[in-house]
Amino acid sequence: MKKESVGIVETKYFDIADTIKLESGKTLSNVTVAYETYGELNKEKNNAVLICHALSGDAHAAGWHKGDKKPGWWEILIGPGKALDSRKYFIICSNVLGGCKGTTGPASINPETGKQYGTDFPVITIKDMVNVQKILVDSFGIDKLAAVIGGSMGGMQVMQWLVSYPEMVKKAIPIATTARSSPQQIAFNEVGRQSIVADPDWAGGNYYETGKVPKNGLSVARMVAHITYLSDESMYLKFGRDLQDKEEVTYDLSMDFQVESYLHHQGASFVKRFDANSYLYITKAIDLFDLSINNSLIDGLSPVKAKVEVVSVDSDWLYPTEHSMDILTALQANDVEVSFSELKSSYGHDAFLLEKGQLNYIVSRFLADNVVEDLMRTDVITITEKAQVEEAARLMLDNQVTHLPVVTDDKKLIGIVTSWDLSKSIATDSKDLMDIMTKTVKFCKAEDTIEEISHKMKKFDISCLPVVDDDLILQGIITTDQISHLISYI
Ligand SMILES: CC(=O)SCCNC(=O)CCNC(=O)[C@H](O)C(C)(C)COP(=O)(O)OP(=O)(O)OC[C@H]1O[C@@H](n2cnc3c(N)ncnc32)[C@H](O)[C@@H]1OP(=O)(O)O
Ligand SMILES: N[C@@H](CCO)C(=O)O
Repeated sequence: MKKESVGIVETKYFDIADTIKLESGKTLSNVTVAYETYGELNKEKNNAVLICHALSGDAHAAGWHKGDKKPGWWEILIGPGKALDSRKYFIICSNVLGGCKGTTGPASINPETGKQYGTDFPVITIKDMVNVQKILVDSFGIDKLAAVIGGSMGGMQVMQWLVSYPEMVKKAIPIATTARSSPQQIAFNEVGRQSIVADPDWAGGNYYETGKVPKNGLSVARMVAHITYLSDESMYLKFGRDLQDKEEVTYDLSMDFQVESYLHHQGASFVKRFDANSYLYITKAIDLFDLSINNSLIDGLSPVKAKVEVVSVDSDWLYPTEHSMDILTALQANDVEVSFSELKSSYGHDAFLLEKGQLNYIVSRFLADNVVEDLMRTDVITITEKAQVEEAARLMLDNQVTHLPVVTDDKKLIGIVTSWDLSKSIATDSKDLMDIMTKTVKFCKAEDTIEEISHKMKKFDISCLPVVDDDLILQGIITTDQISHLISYI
């Protein structure tokens, strides 16, 4: 299938009427959220996917703004034929609270003073960012998101969604992230912040009035951070020890190596597109992020209800795989349906923005919903509760089945009898089916996903589930054999 773009898109703006209470106890009013959407929200409002961006991202995740040379930052994953298929999903991405790409942040006007906030902006947290996203999601009338996905700080928001609004998330994909920022991550952020505040042009955060911006400080902050987004191997592959614009080293303090030039370029481009104060506030939010309770991630993640796919990158040394493993094991301890994939990449942390093939494979496979209806058998051999054990045995033998749903005359499910129950009947010398059948029968619905019922079957150690409608009328039957057959084909 041809993979296409969502085409020309526009950023939209949503004004929040109510004052927002922040985690710190402070409040913010007149909050605006910049967001983009791709695809259509369906009638049931159950096809929405929320994308959460990383530190320097924005609402423009896919498609093209008129006149731009580059598409949105996750173009590789979003659009017709891609894992986040805009023909199937209604995709929402908003700029985070504290950002500088249209959502209220330190460069916005403080309604109390009529001037830009600067450092009067309150400290915000990942939880505050998610609370603002929730207001936006609510405004569409969406009760439950089909999925929430994001990398790095975007992954932190995904984790926060799982904890803050467990009933609102069906599936979640946190990528290259953590459930609590590590000392090393905090350390790199602090170097960046110190670089900004040490720049005289930062002017205590009130540079908006001076006409100057702390270019040097912000640029160095980005250079340091950018090193952490790459891997040693990717730097070797990109630059080796190659010289920049010279044949030989010149034995002076000027720039020699390509990697230096590259970092200068990354710093200089960043200054053109990002606000230094936003950088301070957002990195602070990242540092404060910790979902553990009394140092227990198991306790912290106990509210999680969604199905989760945790993704890491093997060459990411900023958010290494161990952090994803911590999330995985804590979710497993809480009996959450969770799986894990590791991207094989030399890119380092930024692989979540670049590894097109692996990401599309992992995300599309995880989001695919094979439902029971696609797989169930409808030619079910049943028996009524009035029958004798002997009749059940004969039916099983003749039809080579090991499970017989027990139904009333109008096909209402009232129990199940298995070949195991038949052996019991010999041991207990029972003749009536009623005496040996399981009356508290586990069942499923035609619209349940294969993932959901596989989990249920594993949990209760059963190999067959009758499929019923809302009135418990038998529709079909599904067995682990049918499921393993399906899996061998995908
Ligand atoms: C959710 C989010 O995270 S959104 C934010 C994502 N975007 C960013 O982080 C923007 C910063 N950029 C990046 O992080 C990376 O460029 C990525 C991850 C987006 C893309 O990575 P890659 O495709 O591998 O690009 P790469 O890292 O090689 O950078 C290419 C840039 O470096 C420049 N460059 C390469 N070599 C040199 C050099 N020797 N000297 C100067 N500049 C150089 C290229 O000209 C190019 O410039 P441009 O981006 O202005 O066109
Ligand atoms: N390149 C990403 C890395 C942070 O995760 C960004 O700038 O947002």
